[in-house]
Amino acid sequence: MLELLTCSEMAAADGRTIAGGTPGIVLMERAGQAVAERVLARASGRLRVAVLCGPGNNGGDGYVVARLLAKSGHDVAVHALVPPDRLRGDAAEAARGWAGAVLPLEGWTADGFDVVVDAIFGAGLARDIAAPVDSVIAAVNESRAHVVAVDVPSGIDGDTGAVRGCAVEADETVTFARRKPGHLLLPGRMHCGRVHVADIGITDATVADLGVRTAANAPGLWSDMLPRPDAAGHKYKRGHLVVASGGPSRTGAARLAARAGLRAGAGLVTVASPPDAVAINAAQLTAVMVRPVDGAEGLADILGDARFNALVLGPALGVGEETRRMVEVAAAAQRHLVLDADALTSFAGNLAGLWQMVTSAVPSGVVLTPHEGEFSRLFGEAEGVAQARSKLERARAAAAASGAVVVLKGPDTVIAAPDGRAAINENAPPWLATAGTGDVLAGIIGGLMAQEMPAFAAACAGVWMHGAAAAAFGPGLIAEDLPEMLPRVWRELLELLFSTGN
Ligand SMILES: NC(=O)C1=CN([C@@H]2O[C@H](COP(=O)(O)OP(=O)(O)OC[C@H]3O[C@@H](n4cnc5c(N)ncnc54)[C@H](O)[C@@H]3O)[C@@H](O)[C@H]2O)[C@H](O)CC1
Ligand SMILES: [K+]
Repeated sequence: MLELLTCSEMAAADGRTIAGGTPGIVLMERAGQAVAERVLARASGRLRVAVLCGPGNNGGDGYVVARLLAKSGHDVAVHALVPPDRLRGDAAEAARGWAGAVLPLEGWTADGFDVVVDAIFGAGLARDIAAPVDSVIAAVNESRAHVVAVDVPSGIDGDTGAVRGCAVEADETVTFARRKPGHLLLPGRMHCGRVHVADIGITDATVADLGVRTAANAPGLWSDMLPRPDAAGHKYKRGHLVVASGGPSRTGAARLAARAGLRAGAGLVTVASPPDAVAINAAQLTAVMVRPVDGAEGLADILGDARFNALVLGPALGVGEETRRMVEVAAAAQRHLVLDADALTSFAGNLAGLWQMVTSAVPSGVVLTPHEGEFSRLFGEAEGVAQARSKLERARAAAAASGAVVVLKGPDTVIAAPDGRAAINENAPPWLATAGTGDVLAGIIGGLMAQEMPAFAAACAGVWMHGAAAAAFGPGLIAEDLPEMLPRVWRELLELLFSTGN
């Protein structure tokens, strides 16, 4: 159930189900039933319900809801953007099932309604909301009624999560078969309230046949690829992560990443430190080792030892030629590579140069972990990125353009692989946005890759563990708290693994 369906994929799933013998009106009936059940679940006593219907099938769902709630004895008013005789197909049939009056949507006010069912626009939203719908949406949002959105809150683009002019702020959203990217991407996620996914008869096989490449990021997506602590295993079997440190005044970032890598399960972790920062690093590290490594030259020397199988380059490393050369050395050595912060900015405007590195490293896997600013500096001109309609598509285009796994960070981090797979993360609490947490994420991903977890899976798992660690700690979190929460996240994951037996 982790797959996410775009509006067009949903329509295709609809079409195949209908072609398979389930009439569209049955799908609409089931959709309306699912929404009505949500309203009834919270009903105590007779409710005054306003059902706001649009001109398409979203509105059609609304007419089914109105009929079912009226049949259950509630006081239902239907307000429609177009008169029922302007409806077509299944929506027209659903409207015929509504015996009550149909009042105009224009001029609707929320006075006295307990519940508003938003059935104005769903997957067919095609342009910005205009009058008179905009003032109706304002009235819904100002009301004290409990708002239940059908499929997608009206005004939210189901594929991108964008607000098209204005949008309903729902308390609950009932969608069908699978969630859409717009239910997870911001700001759409903030408009949905609690999202319920109703089964309306679209089978898993139908969804699988669509070849869907987008998913919600959750353990079910990658838990079978998580490194397992095995009794016979010894630390050398769990890889050796190298994290390059910045100079004497900028060593903390590397230590955050290094500690995170160790807590993520890497057998050994070494901070490759400029000679003049070794003392500082050594004074602050215990289980993490420190080695004097002088720039790209020094890195090439230590990478002669194949046991160093994964690297994190970038946190406070410094922007410029030396960092670019360190990336080049690590890529040529074909080690698992996480490029963050300064390693990304060092390639700003030189995507071709980065592509060179990545393709020479690609068998071992490269993960880039930009935040929005680093992303636009690196990928602003990349093919397909400027035209992308959503954060999901921007990350996908960047992964294709760079040949690397791209983690486009934010409250709705998107992880995209060069082969088109993508996942949207939704467990990051707002307090995760604090200095140094990006260094920790790079370390977690590096630590998982040191244990030979494939790049895309390691990036998804790392992002999820990072959010879970922050959620477990709570507000007031600072970056150094994060690695210390990972053992608890591991316990949670291992319990999940053993409970689901995979
Ligand atoms: N399997 C399923 O998911 C099912 C989904 N159902 C519902 O069908 C809608 C999609 O219906 P559709 O007719 O394609 O589009 P909408 O009802 O969302 O839009 C109606 C119509 O509105 C016009 N329009 C678009 N944008 C605007 C605008 N800004 N202002 C004015 N008018 C606009 C445009 O012509 C659209 O066609 C889906 O969300 C589900 O709720 C099925 O009922 C059950 C199965
Ligand atoms: K809606």
